[in-house]
Amino acid sequence: MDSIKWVWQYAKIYKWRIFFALILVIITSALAIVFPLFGGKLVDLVIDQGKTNLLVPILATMYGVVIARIIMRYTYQILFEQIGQNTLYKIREDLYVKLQEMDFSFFNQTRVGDIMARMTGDTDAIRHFVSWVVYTMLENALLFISAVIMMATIDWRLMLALLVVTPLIGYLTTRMSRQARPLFYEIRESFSRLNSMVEENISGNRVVKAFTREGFEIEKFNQHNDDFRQRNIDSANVSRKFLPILDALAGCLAVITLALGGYFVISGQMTLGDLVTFSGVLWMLDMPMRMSGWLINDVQRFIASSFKIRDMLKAETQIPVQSEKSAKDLKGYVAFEDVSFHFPDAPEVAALSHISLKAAPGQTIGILGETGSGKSTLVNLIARFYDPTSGVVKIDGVDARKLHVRELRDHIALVMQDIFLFSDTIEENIAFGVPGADRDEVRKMARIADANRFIEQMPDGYDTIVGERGVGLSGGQKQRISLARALMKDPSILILDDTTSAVDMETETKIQEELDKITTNKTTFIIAHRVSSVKDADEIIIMAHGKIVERGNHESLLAQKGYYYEVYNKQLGNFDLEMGVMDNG
Ligand SMILES: Nc1ncnc2c1ncn2[C@@H]1O[C@H](COP(=O)(O)OP(=O)(O)OP(=O)(O)O)[C@@H](O)[C@H]1O
Repeated sequence: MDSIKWVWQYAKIYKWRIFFALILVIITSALAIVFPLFGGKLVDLVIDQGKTNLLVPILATMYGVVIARIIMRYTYQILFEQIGQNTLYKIREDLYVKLQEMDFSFFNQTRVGDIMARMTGDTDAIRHFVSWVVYTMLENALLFISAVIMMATIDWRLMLALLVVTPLIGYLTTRMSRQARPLFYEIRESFSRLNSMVEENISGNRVVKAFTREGFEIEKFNQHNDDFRQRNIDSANVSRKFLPILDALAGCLAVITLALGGYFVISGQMTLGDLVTFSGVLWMLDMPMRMSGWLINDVQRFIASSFKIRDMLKAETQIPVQSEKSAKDLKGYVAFEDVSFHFPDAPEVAALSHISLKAAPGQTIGILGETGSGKSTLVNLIARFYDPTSGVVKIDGVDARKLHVRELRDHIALVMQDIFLFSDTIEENIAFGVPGADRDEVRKMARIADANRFIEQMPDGYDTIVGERGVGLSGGQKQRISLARALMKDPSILILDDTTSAVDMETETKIQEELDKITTNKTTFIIAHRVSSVKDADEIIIMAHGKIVERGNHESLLAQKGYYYEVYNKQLGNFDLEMGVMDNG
């Protein structure tokens, strides 16, 4: 019932259309008895009693009713399809809007395949219910009732004889659908697994090729494909097992009608026309019984899908969009006050532990540390991709949790480690955060990110379409485009997470010089593995196991002779070596 109430929220704006369509269903179903009834009259009045003048009116009525039923059926089918499609459209839109609201934790814990299944298969089960199941249920119920009423008025004994068989048909169909029901769910799950596998294979096609694991992947696919086929065959076998019995029972209805009805006709208890009418309405008993099981399945599927969709629509983001304070004007002061953070799916480990840190506009904070030490997690807290488990992150002196998250993010540009480019032109990718951006501005930012040279060398320049996720570009090129995309926002807080790791040192120095010019009023965080990327920062922090283990500027850190000093010396050695090789070359 909850599911019906929920879907009604979407469908109720079409209530008059639904009402009209339902009236048409009632009339069309009721008119179904006209054909067999008039068929009977034709036999009795025209053929038996020779009233040939009635032949044309009877035939005309029968044919007229057939045409009227076709038109009305067509009309309500179209109406229900429209209502179903519009409902589907709105549900899909709500799901998509919800997806945009959800936070990193949700996406960390939810499989893409599962989200896609909800957006496609489950929403379609809702459409199917609204645009087909609803009227088919009503149609069948009315057909059955009209047939029973009509039979009862002609001969209740024959009707009762037939009604002895019909529950058996209903029982068998229900059993069949009950056996088939779990199989439907299994088919759906199997299909979802098959889809996820294909999706992963396509995304990871380079890894597959590099490791020459095509054979393994094909075998894995074949297993999923086999599983899907087998489950479909199992489902078809269930129907196949029951269909002969159901056909035999339908035949039984015909035999009872002819045998008992024939006897009544011969003994003068019934007219031949009435027998013809009886035969003509048999399908109205048989079909609803047969449909009942499948309709029950469809309703179950609708309920299951509606639960899944409602679950997602009800999912609470831990980072709500609306907050107490506006963050429209943000200067960019950042302060971490004794911040600790545990990922929801790994609550026993502290990804960040007692972090305290301050940064003001114009300052640059360099963050260094081994992989997995918590560098990315730390900057993710600034943009509120996660909120601290304890302690406070303050932006412009205000607890970030109180700030309107989208307004806050409008002032932050984050170049992530895992770069994502849309399959669109380079121009559109760079201007992504600033819709309708000026072309010159795009070029200026590309120049600062040292991306202009390679972009201009491309056949279509800024209009070059990059493949999905930026396929067709080198790692360093992607990094520079995503840096230009971040700079376009002219943010108060700029966060560069390993942004220049894939570019050569010369290019990096060039980018740094340009960045220095435009970050004078910005708070900049630079995560890096190279000392050269952070050595000019106002403060450099070294992270290990979620903690800040060293901090200071370049000189003071060297004087501490700790991790920074070691890394510096190692990298300096490499640098000297590189230079030596170049000199010799
Ligand atoms: N979604 C997550 N759920 C649970 N643990 C996570 C999640 N993301 C990261 N971690 C863990 O948190 C720790 C810090 O990760 P983080 O990405 O911040 O490291 P990092 O210092 O940026 O590493 P790198 O230099 O390799 O990018 C790691 O131990 C990592 O395994």
